[in-house]
Amino acid sequence: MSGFPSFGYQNSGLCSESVQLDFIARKFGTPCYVYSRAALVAAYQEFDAAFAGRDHLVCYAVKANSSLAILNLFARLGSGFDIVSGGELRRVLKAGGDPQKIVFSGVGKQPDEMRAALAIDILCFNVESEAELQVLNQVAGEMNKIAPVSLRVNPDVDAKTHPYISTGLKENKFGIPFDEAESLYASSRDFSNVRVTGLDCHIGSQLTELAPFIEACRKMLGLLDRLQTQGLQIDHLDLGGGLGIRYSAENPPLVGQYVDALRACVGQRKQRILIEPGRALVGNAGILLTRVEYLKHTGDKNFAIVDAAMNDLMRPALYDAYHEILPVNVKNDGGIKTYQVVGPVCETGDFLGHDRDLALSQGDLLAIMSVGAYGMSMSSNYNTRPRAAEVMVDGDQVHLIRERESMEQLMAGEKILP
Ligand SMILES: Cc1ncc(COP(=O)(O)O)c(C=O)c1O
Ligand SMILES: N[C@@H](CCCC[NH3+])C(=O)O
Repeated sequence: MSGFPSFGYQNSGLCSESVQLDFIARKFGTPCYVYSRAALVAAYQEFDAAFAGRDHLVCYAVKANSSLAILNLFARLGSGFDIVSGGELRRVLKAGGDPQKIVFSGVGKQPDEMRAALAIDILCFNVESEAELQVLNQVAGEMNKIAPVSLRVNPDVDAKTHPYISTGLKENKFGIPFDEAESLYASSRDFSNVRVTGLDCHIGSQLTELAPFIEACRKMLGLLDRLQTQGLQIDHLDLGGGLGIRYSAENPPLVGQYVDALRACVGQRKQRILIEPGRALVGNAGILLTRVEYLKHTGDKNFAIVDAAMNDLMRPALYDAYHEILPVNVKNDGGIKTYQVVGPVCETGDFLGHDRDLALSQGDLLAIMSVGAYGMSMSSNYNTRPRAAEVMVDGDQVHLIRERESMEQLMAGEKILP
């Protein structure tokens, strides 16, 4: 169970820390996201400790899971935050995040979002185009502010991950082309309301090898050295997020190996190192608890129709992503069949797992593993399905951190014409 810290069987019942998932399902209903506080804390502390003795800031990528309780937990541990919208900014502030530890990424920042971030003096804007730099300069000027800026450079490195989540190739929409970065840094001096403070890249997500990180880092350091020769003062180097996790058989680098490799690559340079991990902090700290509604046999297929669906967890439908599916209560009386585990949504692509060997009866509980990242944060109301409840386990305690959405909330704001 090493891929799932803080989830394991006790007396044939799957637990989060010391709480039986069966108990959580009875108390809070299904589908329900369950997070382990201990796993979240351990993951953050592993990153932080690996940087010991080196000026650094871990900026949690809020998009991975933006639940307030999780943001608050990381804020209390001293984390910074990588945000991509005014909405994420509001969440981080509400959760008690420190504005001076916020970096603002994203290709399409709007003037209102820039204003909100400038008003609270965030650490840095990761600017992704010349056009954005111009707008930021203008907005900051109107507010009599100087915007701290990093240019997000696209180093043209193959992250060797799913094409939908690869961001550091020159054909991707992200960042400033590597060979244009120097001249844009030089011309940033002509913008009176921005001040260059850093250099940034992010090459993709769910990377399972170190080599692309190192290749990107080396390219960024070459650029950093050239910029310094030209007299630009660069205070920090933001190397983005992207460290992968184990979903099944992957063997991603350990956090310590990843951080050591970055530290070795950056060497004695004085710049503060920033990183923006999302998945590696929360991915294996969460599971989705779901109940089997019906078993159905058609042709040569066995279907287990469960009460969670693609609207709750989009990753299988969107990327054909694999998530382990475990029985909450293990049965030893045989009856194992190969199931297609599917949701109730009216799409053939609404599946949570293909060809899973399980012994199932109607009403059984299943745990979909490794869904702490890009699970709840990518959920939707498709088929007018209320979003799942979320709970956090802390030792032998369970806390509801988000109520199941109500029908009233779901339709709030809608109008029927007279
Ligand atoms: C700019 C930026 N930073 C950080 C992340 C976090 O990535 P991950 O969850 O793979 O660590 C992402 C998402 O890929 C991103 O787009
Ligand atoms: N949503 C993706 C990750 C995207 C990262 C965003 N830059 C996933 O579920 O794997």
